[in-house]
Amino acid sequence: MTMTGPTRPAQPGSVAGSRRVTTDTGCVVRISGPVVSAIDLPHTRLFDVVRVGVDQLLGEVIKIEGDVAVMQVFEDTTGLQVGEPVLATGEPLYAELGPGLLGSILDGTQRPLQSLSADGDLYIARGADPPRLDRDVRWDFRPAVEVGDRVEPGGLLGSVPEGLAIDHRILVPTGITGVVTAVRPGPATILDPVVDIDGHPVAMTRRWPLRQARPVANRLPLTVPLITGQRILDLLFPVARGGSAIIPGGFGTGKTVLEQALAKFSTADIVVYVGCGERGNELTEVLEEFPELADPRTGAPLMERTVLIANTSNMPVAAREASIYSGITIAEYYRDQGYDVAMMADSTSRWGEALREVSSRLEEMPAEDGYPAYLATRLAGFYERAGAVQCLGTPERTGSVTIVGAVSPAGGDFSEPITQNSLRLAGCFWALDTALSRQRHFPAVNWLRSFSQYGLDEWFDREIGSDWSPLRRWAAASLQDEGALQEVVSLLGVEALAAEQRITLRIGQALREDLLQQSSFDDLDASCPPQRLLAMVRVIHEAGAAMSSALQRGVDITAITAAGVLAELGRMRRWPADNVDDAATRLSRRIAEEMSSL
Ligand SMILES: Nc1ncnc2c1ncn2[C@@H]1O[C@H](COP(=O)(O)OP(=O)(O)OP(=O)(O)O)[C@@H](O)[C@H]1O
Repeated sequence: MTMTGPTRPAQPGSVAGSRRVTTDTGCVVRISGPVVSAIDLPHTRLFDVVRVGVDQLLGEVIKIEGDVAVMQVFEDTTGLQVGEPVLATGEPLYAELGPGLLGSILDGTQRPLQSLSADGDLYIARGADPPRLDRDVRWDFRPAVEVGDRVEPGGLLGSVPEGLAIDHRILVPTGITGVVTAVRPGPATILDPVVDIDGHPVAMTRRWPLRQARPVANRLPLTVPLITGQRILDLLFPVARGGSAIIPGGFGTGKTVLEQALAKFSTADIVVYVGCGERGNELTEVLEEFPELADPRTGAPLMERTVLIANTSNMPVAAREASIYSGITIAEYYRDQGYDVAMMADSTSRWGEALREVSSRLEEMPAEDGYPAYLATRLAGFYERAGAVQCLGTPERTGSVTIVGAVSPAGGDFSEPITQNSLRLAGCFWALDTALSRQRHFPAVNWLRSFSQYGLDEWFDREIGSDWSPLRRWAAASLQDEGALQEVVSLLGVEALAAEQRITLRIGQALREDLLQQSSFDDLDASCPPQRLLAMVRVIHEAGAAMSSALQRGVDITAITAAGVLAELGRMRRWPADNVDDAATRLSRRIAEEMSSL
């Protein structure tokens, strides 16, 4: 076996980065909330993990100044005293990856959260260091290699069924190339060796440093959409598989509801949901609701394709900082197996606030709004881990990680640093609007301020219907025109408009109310497949054409816009799923007939 990494992995299947055993035991000299300083740690490097105090709280070195190591502690430091010991581990913060991740509920540093109290708080004992993955479960290993096969990093060794719908693929660890010398099919725990490569045992679990992106063969262009099931997003502002989107919105505008709708209904194979600094009760809703829901595509329980990372507002702030790296590392791990993964982060503002708090305790020079000067670099480091890729190794496969980050700017002010910096990085901007949410127009995505940079028309025209892109452009232009006309109406009244403009106004109303509005709490309408969406747009478009031709025949505009049949547009969302095209044809015909009878 040839090792291309710097040193041999110390544990079967472990990967990436050298492991040093240090015997350093330092001593706490200063405590400032989650930031602790210690001396006597001469061999410690930046980002090494430490265990702090007699309770062995988990921490990470974030600054070294002379002989003082400064660390952020991921647990509550209440009661910690100067003089307590600090144990250096000589390792960075790792994610433990392997079968058993799906369906799990983890804290920001990937510790499984066991209990959920009645008031919605999630607890884990201080200093607890439970195994990240269950060591007792036996998984049915099905080999994909035989003795004598030559294997390279990322190559498929075999798989285990994880839940009903996911085949968890076990890949050759990074840094290992060689010939298979033993294969052990059948039940195995994650630590049992399942394959030997050049005589060295390889188990199913892998370790990977959280803050380091996992390697890929190639990055691919983003040409396939992640269908969200939300009409406004799929039609007007689609996100690509492997792309990124941000959802900025003021208090109560619907960020969490939208993130959760995407987690439930988007066409991702795997969802990693990071609840970062949000209220405990919001996460409790997720924890209670997800296990009850079925995946709309496979029928299997939704939790079986979901990993939840919970770091609520009452949990230590530094763990919040780590939580999005835990999330993205797990997302990349499933991407490497050839899956399309969606990662939701709610909210990145709370993550930024954690950075700000730690930075201020480090007494760093504050930049804009008190955030550290490296805020933009950190955000970029996160969003850059989104992508569609050709995975390493054989057989050839592609995978993707799509990131959707909620942003909660104070007072809904989009000019603040987190929104502005995220805006530069994300390909989609789904701006939530306080005025729309006050009118109970949900999702409260503002169609005039939002955008998508992904060119996905070709895919929609090919896969859904060749009239998709012309109709999308027509709908966007109609909404824009209606917005401008609304301003005239608010000043001069509807009578000031020409008859043709009043048709534009009525069509704009249909687009807003009958198409873009979509309640997440309506079982029939919470998710809308693109075929139904296209049929709905077609009908509204044809209604506009029928109204214009009635006007040309000399029919009075008031009679046209007041035609009773137009109320039927509001019932399109209730069309039976198996009969959408027939329902659309019938409604278009009825509208045309009623318009010609005027
Ligand atoms: N798509 C939707 N369909 C129906 N109702 C919605 C939708 N989105 C939001 N709402 C309503 O708005 C309320 C607030 O939504 P949500 O909690 O997601 O807001 P938020 O932006 O995450 O709030 P916060 O700033 O407090 O985190 C919900 O409880 C719900 O009543």
